[in-house]
Amino acid sequence: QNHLPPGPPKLPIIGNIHLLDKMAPHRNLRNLARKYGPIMHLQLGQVSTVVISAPRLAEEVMKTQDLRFADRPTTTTSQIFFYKASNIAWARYGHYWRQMKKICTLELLSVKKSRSFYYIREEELTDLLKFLDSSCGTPVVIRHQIQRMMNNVVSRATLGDICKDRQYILDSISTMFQSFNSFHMFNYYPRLGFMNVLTGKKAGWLKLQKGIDVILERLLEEHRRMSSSGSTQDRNEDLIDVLLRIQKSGDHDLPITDDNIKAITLEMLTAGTSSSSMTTEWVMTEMMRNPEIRKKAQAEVRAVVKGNRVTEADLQNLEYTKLVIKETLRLHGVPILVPRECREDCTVGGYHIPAKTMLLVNAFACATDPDSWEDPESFKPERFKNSPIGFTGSNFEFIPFGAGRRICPGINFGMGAVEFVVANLLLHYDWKLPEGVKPEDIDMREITAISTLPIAPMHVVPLQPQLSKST
Ligand code: HEM
Repeated sequence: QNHLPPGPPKLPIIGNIHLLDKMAPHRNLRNLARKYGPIMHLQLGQVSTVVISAPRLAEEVMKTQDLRFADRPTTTTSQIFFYKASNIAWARYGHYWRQMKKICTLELLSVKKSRSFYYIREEELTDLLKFLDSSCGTPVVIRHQIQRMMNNVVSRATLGDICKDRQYILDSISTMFQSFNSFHMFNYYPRLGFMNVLTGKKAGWLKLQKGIDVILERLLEEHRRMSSSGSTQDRNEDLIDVLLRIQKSGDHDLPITDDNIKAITLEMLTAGTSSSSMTTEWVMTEMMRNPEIRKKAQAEVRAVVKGNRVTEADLQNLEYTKLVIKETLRLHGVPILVPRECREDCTVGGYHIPAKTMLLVNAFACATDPDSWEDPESFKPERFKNSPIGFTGSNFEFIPFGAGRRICPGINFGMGAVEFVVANLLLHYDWKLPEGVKPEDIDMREITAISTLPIAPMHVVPLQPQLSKST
């Protein structure tokens, strides 16, 4: 066969853009796939796009033909914010991407390195517990506390403890995130770049980027100064120290520029924080909606942890709690993987895919595929008990970190942080919903910005365990 996959009828100029739901595109793409098939063609403005919605086809594009789909498309936002897409997630497939991914995997994200940052988690946890202790008995918006903790853990590992402008960068990143929705209209009109200018969007992005750049520039200078004065020895090496050390050594085939270092630094602060905090928030949301599951996980944590702090060794023994996190990732993980681009003409599922076609893998559709999962819409952590299905990209019905060459390099770091926060929240407090709110009242609708979040931040009441027993 030599034709494109089937898809909905296209309108002039916009093609199928009008069919994308901004709040939950993964759900409406899943609905479209039920009508047009697990491999479907959409025309998004000028961008010819193929959407994959079934595990066997996900395996074909991310394993069998992974190399052909290992590229990323060029987007306006990644060009502006990530120094001409020189971060890992948006870099084009090739030598530079491979080199930087390897450096970050070894120097920041390996199991050994993640462990060396354990002290940061401990310190940030102390702050979180202080806040929750003082709020016991009153409703709190747990989202803000989780975000704050994850932001601080990742930003301290990346920027070091010395950064005075950390909050400014984190706030700018949160504004920047709103531009990252891969369904942003202007990303689909590469040849209509002037639209960004006309609407003032581009000017806003450039201004924001300039503000971030000034601070990153200053951070590089501070790190260089400290390293030349020898004061780096008194503190733990952060990612900027590492990248500057590698830049100076000239050991790598491709020279690393200051812009490259800034792009990678910014990437760690974005990719590293949001998915971990969103996952943690969803775990808490599902546990508030399913009190029996929460009680079971809580009983496990309290039986395993002997002191009043969760240790690394404890985390290994939290079998049930890990099942709860896995099930959360199945239903609330990154729903549509970072877009890929086809590097050459090829055939998938019997259909012709021309070079430069954009590829979207609907991981949510795979994770709720009725042929792969029993009762796919229900939250049942037990389904993973004694199951060989893991999240490292070999089981295509469950790909919360992607798969193949473009798989997430932050699995250890991210999962370690999520498990640590969840276990501590269960250890230190009992939880209830505010007066009059029932578990079934929790609003499970989503908003999507790469990952998803509950549309309205949930309010929960932390309680000291002994007090809640007597009430
Ligand atoms: C629970 C936490 C996390 C989740 C659910 C998650 C999920 C993902 C997903 C789905 C992708 C896209 C993979 C693909 O396109 O096939 C990705 C890519 C990526 N993630 Fe994560 N991630 C998490 C934590 C982290 C952390 C902590 C870091 C770094 C500090 C990180 C850095 C990256 C990078 C650099 C990429 C791009 C990889 C590439 O294009 O080669 N992630 N992540």
